This record gives sequence, structure tokens and C-alpha cells, in this order.
Amino acid sequence: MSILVIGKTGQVAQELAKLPDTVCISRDEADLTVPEQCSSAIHAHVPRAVINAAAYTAVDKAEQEEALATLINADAPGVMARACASLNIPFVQISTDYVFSGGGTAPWRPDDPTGPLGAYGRSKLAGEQKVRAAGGVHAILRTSWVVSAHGNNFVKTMLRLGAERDALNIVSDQIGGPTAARDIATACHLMAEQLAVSPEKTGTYHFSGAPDCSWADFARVIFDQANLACNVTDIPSSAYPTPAARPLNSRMDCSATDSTFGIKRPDWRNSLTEILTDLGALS
Ligand SMILES: NC(=O)C1=CN([C@@H]2O[C@H](COP(=O)(O)OP(=O)(O)OC[C@H]3O[C@@H](n4cnc5c(N)ncnc54)[C@H](OP(=O)(O)O)[C@@H]3O)[C@@H](O)[C@H]2O)C=CC1
Ligand SMILES: Cc1cn([C@H]2C[C@H](O)[C@@H](COP(=O)(O)OP(=O)(O)O[C@H]3O[C@@H](C)C(=O)[C@@H](O)[C@H]3O)O2)c(=O)[nH]c1=O
Ligand SMILES: [Mg+2]
Repeated sequence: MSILVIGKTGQVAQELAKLPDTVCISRDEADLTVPEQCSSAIHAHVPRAVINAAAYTAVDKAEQEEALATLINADAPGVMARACASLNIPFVQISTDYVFSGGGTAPWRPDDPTGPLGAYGRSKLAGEQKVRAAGGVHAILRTSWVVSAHGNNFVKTMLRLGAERDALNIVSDQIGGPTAARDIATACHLMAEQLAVSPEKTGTYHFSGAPDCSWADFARVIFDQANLACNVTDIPSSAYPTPAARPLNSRMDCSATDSTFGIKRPDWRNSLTEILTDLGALS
């Protein structure tokens, strides 16, 4: 029996595919806009655990497509979690720092009050609630600022822009933990294995790369490691208007993930070096 991964083309799904005993299925086999397809796929594969790595992740576009984002990010994971509960197998759902409002400067703990600022965050929060309501063995892993060698992400955007321009304005008042998709995949895989033998570990957990930084700080380290001469100027979020507001404080307290699962915050600077190596962009 394998670990079934819902999603195949995304950043985290592609990293899960490299781990032992995983089977990843794409939209052809399980289209999240038709949630019943997800439960049929779970029943057909008879896995020992399920990890949902598929989601609607276009934060700004979600403002115009909240119903679709909710179908994919809430209804579909709810159906997956119910299928897993009926089979008595663990379900791992990936969630986001964007369920929080971003007030204050204290790292968010898993049981802190949520308060999403936009449609994407609301849809992911609704997904968390449906997964809990399914009543099965599960982990909801909230992560942030996902980067990898594939897909769309901040590292790849910076490599592209940094090669074209000699200066960029980047927001410096949003603070969080950049997290490599590879590190998230490893964490989800470990959690699925542990939940299978320790169902009492069911709950909501945080996992992000350390140290916390601003997007501007992150960009500077990317340019430094990639040896790109691009000057970064700090700007406030107000100078970079977007359809969806982002939380200013995305710091997450990841201590329960360590004490319960033995999973520590990875240093994103090392993970970034791996990504740049994979991309052939290391200086
Ligand atoms: N990206 C980030 O910065 C962050 C992501 N997260 C969460 O982490 C998880 C993984 O994100 P990430 O790997 O970055 O995602 P990506 O944006 O890289 O990929 C999204 C995946 O979801 C799939 N998908 C979207 N819609 C459907 C659908 N209707 N049916 C089937 N599959 C669908 C896509 O498939 P297709 O290629 O066919 O469209 C793709 O494989 C998600 O739960 C996300 O919310 C949390 C914090 C930060
Ligand atoms: C390209 C660019 C971006 N930015 C800012 C905008 C934004 O605040 C920040 C990051 O841009 P992104 O578009 O990658 O941000 P965004 O898509 O909002 O990233 C989020 O995605 C979802 C799925 C999550 O769950 C979150 O954890 C988070 O990773 O960088 C600049 O300030 N200057 C620039 O030139
Ligand atoms: Mg994005």
C-alpha cells in the first residue's frame, strides 16, 4: 500500500513524487472541481495514507473566482478527508499562513484566532474546517512562501527579473518564513507515516523555513547566492498594490511540529542553495 498524493504538477507534489512509496495523481484522475472524483480515486487506490498537494493558489485571481477557489480548496479536501475517515487512514492537508490576519509581531500559534484578508485565505480556512469536521485521523500543516526549482514562485520570479533589471523595489513589511517545497514534502511524508501508528497526533501544525525575513531580505539573499547584480530597495506594501491584501506578520510558531513529530524548521538559505543548484543558477 502506497501513500496517495492528490496532485502531480505542483511544487510540493513534484517533490512528494521523489519520496519512497508515493503515487501522485493529476487532474485527469482527480479533478478537484468535481470533489466526488477525489473520493472515488482514494477508494480505488486503497492507499495507507493520503496527502493533498493540489490547490487553487492564485492569490490575486481568487478575488474574482472565490466560488471556484472554495470548491477546490475547501469542498474537495472535505470530501477527501471523509473518504480517508471512512477507510480509517491518515489524511494530510496543506494550508497556509494566509488564514491569519497578519496583525502584531508574535509568531502565530496553531490555535490562535484566524482572520483571512482575502478569498484565497478564506477558501483555505474553510478547507481546514471541513477536514476537521470529517472526524478522521489528520494533520493540517500550515506553511508559507513556498519555493522550488519548478512552477511559479518568488525565487524564479527574482531570477527572471534580476537578470533583466539592475534594481527592484520589494516589500519589506511582510515578514515570514520562506519554505522549500522539498522540505514540505518531507514533513508531510513523515507526518503521514507517524499518524498511521499514532492517531492521537491528529491536529493543526505550523511549518516554515527559518529565519523569518521580509520578501526584500529574501530577494537580497537570492541575488547574493545567484551572484546577480540587482539592487533591492525596501518598500511598504502600500507602495505595491495588489487585488488581495497579504498579511504583514506571517511568522509562525512551529514548536508543536517539532515536539510532536520531531520535525524542525529548516534553514531556507540551505534549501535555496539546493534550488539554485537544480536550476543551474548558483554563483
Ligand atoms: N505556493 C505557496 O506559496 C504556498 C502554498 N501553500 C499550499 O501548499 C500546497 C501546495 O502548493 P504548491 O505546490 O505551491 O501549488 P502549485 O500552485 O505549485 O500547484 C497547484 C497544484 O494544484 C493542482 N490543481 C489546481 N486545481 C486543480 C483541480 N481543479 N484539480 C486537480 N488539481 C488541481 C494543479 O494542477 P494543474 O497543474 O493541473 O493545474 C497543481 O498541481 C497548497 O495547498 C497551497 O495552498 C501554502 C503556503 C504557501
Ligand atoms: C515581483 C515582486 C513582488 N513583490 C512582492 C509582492 C508580494 O508581497 C511578495 C511575494 O509575491 P508573490 O506573488 O510570490 O506572493 P503570493 O503569491 O502572495 O505568495 C503567497 O502564495 C500563497 C499561495 C501562499 O499560501 C502564501 O504563503 C504566499 O506564498 O513580493 C514586490 O514587492 N516586488 C516585486 O517586484
Ligand atoms: Mg504566487
